[in-house]
Amino acid sequence: MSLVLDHVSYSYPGTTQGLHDLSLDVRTGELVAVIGPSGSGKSTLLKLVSGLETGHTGRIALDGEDLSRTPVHQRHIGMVFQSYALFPHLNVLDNVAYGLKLRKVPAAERHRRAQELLDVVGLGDYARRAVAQLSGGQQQRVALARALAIDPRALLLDEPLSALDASVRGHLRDQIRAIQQRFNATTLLVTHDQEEALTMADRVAVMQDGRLLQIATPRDLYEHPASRAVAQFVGLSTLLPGTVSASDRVNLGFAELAAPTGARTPGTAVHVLIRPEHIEADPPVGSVNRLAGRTGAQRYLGALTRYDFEVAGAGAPFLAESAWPAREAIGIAPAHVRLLDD
Ligand SMILES: Nc1ncnc2c1ncn2[C@@H]1O[C@H](COP(=O)(O)OP(=O)(O)OP(=O)(O)O)[C@@H](O)[C@H]1O
Repeated sequence: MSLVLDHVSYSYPGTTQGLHDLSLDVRTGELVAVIGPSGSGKSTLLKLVSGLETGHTGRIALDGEDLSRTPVHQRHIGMVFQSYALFPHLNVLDNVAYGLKLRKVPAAERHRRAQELLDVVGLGDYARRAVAQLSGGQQQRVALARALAIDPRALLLDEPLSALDASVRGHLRDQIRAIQQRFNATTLLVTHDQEEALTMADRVAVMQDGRLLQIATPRDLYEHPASRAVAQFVGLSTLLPGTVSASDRVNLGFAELAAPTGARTPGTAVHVLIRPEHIEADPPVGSVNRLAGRTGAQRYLGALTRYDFEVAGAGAPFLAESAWPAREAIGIAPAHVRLLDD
């Protein structure tokens, strides 16, 4: 089942807030994570796909079928929210079987199916428990089993892990991803945790102000952000204004760096993006893109130290990561100096 949004716009009544001309496709079995600052429209996107919010322009279609006129319960979409939203008066098995009951599946059949899904999420022995007796992580697995029980055409996950402890989150992240792949479920995952997005998704969509800024594989997004906004939102970086001074040269005012300038002509205003792990500590004197200065604030992270490196005239420090902080200079290989057009 592929999910396609084609030029979808939506405004909350009496406001200009919502989604603006958003086009996005999620291929069969693909997991697309949606990230973006608070208020960028991530939840609105899910609400429109699920049918909880209606009245958009443009087209939302599942396997070619326009959903505009299909009410929520007929869309056949599985949903998992941040708050577990399980029914407290039903036991675990009946929670999972709930959607099947609504669809008039006979009791024996729906309980068999619910038990099967509880086995999949590793809670086969908890079928008769009350949901209040489960941990947060277990409740979220029940919610996932419930969403999958209806054999959904698509799966919508809205911050499914954000209420959980970091230790549970990491494990559940892997488990959800494995189950999603096993079911070949076409999935939209909304999260504000970029690590979650990068580790779980086939592709990541970055939103801002109700618009889609970029959609790309995690690696492409991190290594080739299309704009400054995306670069700032995904991962850590140093971003500096500069001007192309010659072919494969960029002038930062306080220094000139060798960098792939592509087809840009001299005089083009750009921003230079450098990721912390691409900054080398104390390269040999005379090496390309060597900048002398001093290390400022340091944060010890165990395997790595993240540190600020101050270069005279730079305005802001370079953010670097390496086993040891630089003593007197940093270096950046030209290929790791990325230019972003202003
Ligand atoms: N019911 C509503 N009525 C009016 N405006 C709304 C309503 N719900 C959301 N908005 C506005 O629409 C915009 C998008 O909100 P949305 O909840 O989709 O953002 P989000 O990216 O999910 O944010 P967060 O990460 O904080 O959950 C925001 O400006 C928000 O204030």
